[in-house]
Amino acid sequence: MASKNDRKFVSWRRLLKSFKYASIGIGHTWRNEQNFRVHLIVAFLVLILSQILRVPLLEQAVLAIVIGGVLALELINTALEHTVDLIIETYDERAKIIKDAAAGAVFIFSLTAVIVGIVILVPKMIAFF
Ligand SMILES: Nc1ncnc2c1ncn2[C@@H]1O[C@H](COP(=O)(O)OP(=O)(O)OP(=O)(O)O)[C@@H](O)[C@H]1O
Repeated sequence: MASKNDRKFVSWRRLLKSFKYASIGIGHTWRNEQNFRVHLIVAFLVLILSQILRVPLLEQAVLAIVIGGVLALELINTALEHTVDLIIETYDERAKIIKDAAAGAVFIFSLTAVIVGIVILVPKMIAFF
């Protein structure tokens, strides 16, 4: 097997493989994590609403950043949950702290995303109706 140093600087095959594995991870999380499904559906609706309300591009970019942040954090949270479950199957206070802290990170960023969404969308919804 070639060492990492012998590898090509950019390999399209490796790049495609990494996209494939990332999409498998996203698909697994979609099938198994209800919160991820809820976040993704809400994100989709927010992006449609921002088109209907003709939200300026820069504000759409801000929405996209917070939405992407929530989804990425949800994936990291899932990875951490599985890592903990792989290491320990019994009840452990440290496992609880790790899982609860990771869930807390998702919660804080989700709350931030909701506030950003309200600040950007609500005035435009009021003006629209
Ligand atoms: N091994 C453990 N030891 C101690 N507490 C745990 C352990 N596993 C889970 N917990 C507690 O249970 C909570 C839920 O953990 P779980 O792994 O079921 O994650 P979840 O995402 O909230 O649930 P789900 O996977 O059903 O969506 C954790 O936040 C933690 O407080």
